Order: sequence, then structure tokens, then C-alpha cells
Amino acid sequence: MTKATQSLLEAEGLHTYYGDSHILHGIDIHIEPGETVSLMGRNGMGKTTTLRSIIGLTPARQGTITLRGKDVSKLSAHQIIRQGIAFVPEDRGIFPNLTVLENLTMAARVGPYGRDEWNLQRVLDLFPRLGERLSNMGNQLSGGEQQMLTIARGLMTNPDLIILDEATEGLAPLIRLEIWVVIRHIKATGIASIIVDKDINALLPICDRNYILNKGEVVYHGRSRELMENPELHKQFLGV
Ligand SMILES: Nc1ncnc2c1ncn2[C@@H]1O[C@H](COP(=O)(O)OP(=O)(O)OP(=O)(O)O)[C@@H](O)[C@H]1O
Repeated sequence: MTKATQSLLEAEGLHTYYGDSHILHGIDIHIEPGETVSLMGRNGMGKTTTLRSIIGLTPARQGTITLRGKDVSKLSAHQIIRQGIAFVPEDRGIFPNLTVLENLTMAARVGPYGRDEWNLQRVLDLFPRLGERLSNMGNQLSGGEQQMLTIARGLMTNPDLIILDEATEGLAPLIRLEIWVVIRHIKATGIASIIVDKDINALLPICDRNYILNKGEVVYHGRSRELMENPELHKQFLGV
């Protein structure tokens, strides 16, 4: 059967290893253009490894990654990212010895399909705090500001998909709220997202669909409403 629309991203049958340790056991995930999707699961179940496999940082030994119908499985992480993906890793990864302004401007580019609405002014409108910190070095920022800078830097690349690993981990409650507002805004602009976060109550209302991983396998995927109405699944796979 042919699908009406082409998925933005399809990961099929991913098997990923660290050395001899077999971590992902045939992960299947797809994302449609503009969709917001969560990856949930207890610690160590393979969420970060799935994200890293999707963008080629820890390439899967088996399986395929397709972006807009094009097989990118053999491409390097750098080449995959250039296809319109912004990755916001758990450890942020901003340049500590560059200023906020430099971190932002060095990322600036037009998206692979011509998306160009994100520029310095627009990201500063979304993150006014960064505007007050433009001349500060990356390593002078608070954890929340670093996370904002990482997201802002990703937006400067005009992505079609933004991947956030532990979107609000370790941040103060008010900053977390700000990040969720930003994620809603990003969603409203039509950029697709994959989000990993422990705050299920924040994730579910924002996400269209959700995947639960357990020991490197997808054990559930479904719409947020279905997951909200199924506390058994929470207990079984999320430990809440
Ligand atoms: N660099 C590595 N070398 C060896 N094993 C690793 C490495 N990174 C992760 N693992 C193992 O792979 C498994 C999956 O880890 P992963 O970080 O993908 O899980 P996660 O669901 O993202 O968990 P967390 O919420 O704790 O980050 C875990 O058992 C972890 O110990």
C-alpha cells in the first residue's frame, strides 16, 4: 500500500551496538512532516542510542534510516544533519569559548529545502534572555541559558526536524516551563520534533504520538490520548 504522504523520517529495524553490547534490537520509528513525537522509557532503555543512531553519531549495524524517502543510512552524522536536522544533545554541546552571538551566527544557514525564516532576530525574539547575553562566553551561561542557546543554534540552521534529548533535564522549574513554551512555539511553526524527557505530564499534551522503549525495543507506540488513558502502561514501562 502506498502512503498518502512521504514520511519525513523513517528508521527501520535499527540494531545498534556499543562494542559487543547489543543495545537496540530492531527499532522502528517514523515521523511525518511537522509531527511532534516523544521517546519514553526508563533509564538505560536506549532512547539516547536511538537518537544517536538516527543521526549517524552511533551508526546502527543493521537497519535503514530514510529521510524524505532517501536512504541516508550510509551517510556521516555531518551529512545527515545537513539534510535539515537540528540535534540538541543531553550535554548541550555549545562552544564554551565562543560568545553567544558567535555560537548563533556560525550555525546560520538556509534549510536544505529552502526554509529560511529563522535568523538572529527571530531566535532572539524567542529567547530574549540570549539577547541580553550576546557577548557572554558559552561557559558563562547558566544551564537553562545553555539549553536555550543550543535550541536557538539549532533553529538558526532552519531545520525540518529538531531532536531534543532530555529537553528539560536538570533545569530549574521556571526555566523548564520556558523551554516547554518554546517547544510549543517550534511545533506551531511546522518544524517536526523528537523529544526525550522524563516529564510525561509535560510531554503528552504537546506530542502527537509517543514511543515507549524497553530494553532497546519499541514496546508501545500510540497517540497521547491513548497513553493518557492507560495508566497500566505508565506503571509497566515508565515506572510512574
Ligand atoms: N558509550 C557507551 N558504551 C557502552 N554502553 C553504553 C554507552 N552508552 C550507553 N550505553 C548503554 O546502552 C544502554 C542504553 O543507553 P541509552 O543512553 O541509550 O539509554 P537511555 O534510554 O537514553 O537512558 P538515560 O535516560 O539514562 O539516558 C544502557 O544500558 C547504557 O548503559
